[in-house]
Amino acid sequence: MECKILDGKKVASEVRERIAVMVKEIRESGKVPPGLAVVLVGDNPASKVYVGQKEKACKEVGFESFLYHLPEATTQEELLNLVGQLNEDPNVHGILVQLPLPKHLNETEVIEAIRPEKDVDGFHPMNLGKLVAGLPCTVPCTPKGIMHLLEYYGIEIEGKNAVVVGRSNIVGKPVAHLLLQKNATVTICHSRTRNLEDITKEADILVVAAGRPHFITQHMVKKGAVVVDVGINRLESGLVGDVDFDGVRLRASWITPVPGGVGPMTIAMLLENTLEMYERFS
Ligand SMILES: Nc1nc2c(c(=O)[nH]1)N[C@@H](CN(C=O)c1ccc(C(=O)N[C@@H](CCC(=O)O)C(=O)O)cc1)CN2
Repeated sequence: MECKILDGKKVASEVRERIAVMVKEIRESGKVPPGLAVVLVGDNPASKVYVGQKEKACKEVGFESFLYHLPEATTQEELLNLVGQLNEDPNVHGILVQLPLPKHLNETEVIEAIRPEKDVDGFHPMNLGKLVAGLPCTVPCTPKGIMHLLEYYGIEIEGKNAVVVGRSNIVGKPVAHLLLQKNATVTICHSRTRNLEDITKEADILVVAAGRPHFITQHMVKKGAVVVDVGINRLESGLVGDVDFDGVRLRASWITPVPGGVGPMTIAMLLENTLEMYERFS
């Protein structure tokens, strides 16, 4: 059986085109366009790449984008003051603080300071709580992008064994709940999981967000599985995922590439969330 590609680049570009059309209509009607504020603290090279991608994507679809690049030595108080200002700014419909923050800053406190109606990442406990409860909320971009990709390619979820490797608040936990809402039987694995391979081999849908290059190899995957690789690891040889793509594609029925899989969907869902918040709350 030939393994097919879940092409995030293609699907993301379709989402972006659709959003651009909607923003054009908003602008033509004379209304204030959707605005996204992105806060970057310090000079983490990967974060700079992602923030650059976000700015470019905003421009392409016609959003206003407000970039705040603060020095590494920014204090908690300074950062909270900025978030407070953005909360009050009527031209800002979504606020995003790029993660990870430098070690001296308290990430949880910063996320909690963002008004839930502007929490475009869906990381505020109010939004995460609503997600778990199955209530309308802002869904974190990467998990939302994964679900969008599965739906786009007609992957059946109901009744399937879904295994999520990784338990972060950004990806692992939310995607597990979204899969559960679609009636999958969900297992979350993490760094203390024993006999990981025995569990991953039972997965019809395997989502990997482990943060370890080529962590999932061919013998850990069930024949015919759908494999979603959330990892982005920068090695000297280039960008690789958490899944050994060349080996795993010999067993899987569908697989996301890295780059060009989940990453572009994250940016597309950020645009979608910004537009949704603009429509719901402005
Ligand atoms: N506030 C947030 N911080 C972080 C998030 C997030 O959703 N919100 N997620 C990740 C990083 N991230 C977005 O910020 C992100 C990661 C990867 C990509 C992407 O398009 N990757 C490309 C490769 C790009 C490259 O590195 O050269 C791909 O996979 O094709 C976009 C966004 C952590 N922080």
